[in-house]
This record gives sequence, structure tokens and C-alpha cells, in this order.
Amino acid sequence: MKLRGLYAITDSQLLAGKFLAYVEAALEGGVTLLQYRDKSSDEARRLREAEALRNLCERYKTQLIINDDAELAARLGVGVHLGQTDGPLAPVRALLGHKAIVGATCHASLALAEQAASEGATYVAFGRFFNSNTKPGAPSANLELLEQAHIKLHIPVCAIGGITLENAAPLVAHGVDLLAVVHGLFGADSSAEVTRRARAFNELLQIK
Ligand SMILES: Cc1ncc(COP(=O)(O)OP(=O)(O)O)c(N)n1
Ligand SMILES: Cc1nc(C(=O)O)sc1CCOP(=O)(O)O
Ligand SMILES: [Mg+2]
Repeated sequence: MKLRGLYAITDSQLLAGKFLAYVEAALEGGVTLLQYRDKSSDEARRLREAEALRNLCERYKTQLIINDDAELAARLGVGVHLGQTDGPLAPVRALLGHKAIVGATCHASLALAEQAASEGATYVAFGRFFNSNTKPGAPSANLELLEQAHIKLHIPVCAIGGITLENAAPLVAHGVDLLAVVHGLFGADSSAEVTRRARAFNELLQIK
């Protein structure tokens, strides 16, 4: 699957009180993948918010991905992102079907990425590349890894962790297909600034 562009990830604390407004502002600027990332156990709210995001994504022709929760993804007919402690990938691929987007966290490991690809991952995510407000304790990754991934893997490569408009260019130069961003996109003071940032990320990736 050819996936390239901005991968916007929601954060329930950062987006409190402006959740849909800021997400729509990002979609307005151009988002290839939108991930619903909510670490709470409030099932009813999670379903409500994920359904609202699915409706928005349909309007903007953006693909919705649910973090961690394959059952919710199956219920909504959308994709999922799985980390190394979120369970095996192959049964989730079987549950969601061959067309669904299934992403996998691979930290800084090419071996994990090759395994994920062999189990049916649509894309692999490496990180974190910079200091992250959202997940400061995530293991770190470096640019050389991206070059090797670009050569060895035949699926899209995603970078995550502390990515901003100021530091993203080297990631793109090293072959990244997807820039996954929370704070560098949604940490803006206004929805107009979210849209401006989304457009600027797309320009970096040379996406119109
Ligand atoms: C695109 C993308 N990459 C990595 C992650 C991190 O997944 P995981 O390691 O499972 O950590 P949590 O996000 O679940 O805290 C991600 N969500 N998205
Ligand atoms: C959810 C997540 N996973 C990471 C990893 O390295 O696996 S870094 C991260 C947080 C990304 O948010 P921000 O753009 O604000 O740094
Ligand atoms: Mg996870």
C-alpha cells in the first residue's frame, strides 16, 4: 500500500475542550492517517469519540487508525496500530482482513520491523527520534536506522517522537514515508495554526 504524508495522532489531554475542532483543522490542512490514541478505559467515551472521528475522516477522505484496540477498530471497520506489548499482529490481521491498515511499533529495531512485515503489517513505526512531550520515556532511535529500513523493507516507514516542523526535514531526507506527530501539530494555540502546520508538514513531504 502506498502511504505517504502526515500521520496525526490525537491526545485526549492536549485536545481537551477542542478535540473535534483541532482534528478537523488538521484534516483541513491534509492528513494521510489519523490515529485515535486514548489511553483511558472509558469504553463509552472511546466509542463515541472514535465514531465522531470516523465520520470526520470519511468527509475528508482520511484513513482512521485506532491505537491499541483491535476490537474497536473491527467494530468501526478501520485500521489499528499495535505496539510490542499490544498482542500478536497476525490474529489482528486475520480479524480486520487483508485490506485494513495495521501498523506496528518497532522502536529502533530492524529485526522487529522485518518480523512485523512478515506478519502482515501495513507500515512500521520507528522512534522516538527527538525528545517527546507526549511520551518522554519511549526508547530512542536514530537516522541511520531509517536508511537501512528504507533499503530492507518494502512497506511504508513511519517516524515518531518529538517531531516538529523545525526538525522533520532530516527524517524525510532519510526516506521516511509517514511523519507521526502529536505535540508538533496539536500543541498549537489556534485551529488556524493547526491547519498551517499540517500544510507545512505536507510541503516538507512534497505532498500537495
Ligand atoms: C504511529 C505510531 N507509532 C508508535 C506508537 C506507539 O505505540 P506503543 O508502543 O504501543 O505505545 P502507545 O502509543 O500505545 O502508548 C503509536 N501509537 N503510533
Ligand atoms: C505515542 C508515541 N510513541 C512513540 C514511540 O517512540 O514509540 S513516541 C510517541 C509520542 C509522540 O508524540 P509527540 O509527537 O508529541 O512526541
Ligand atoms: Mg500501544
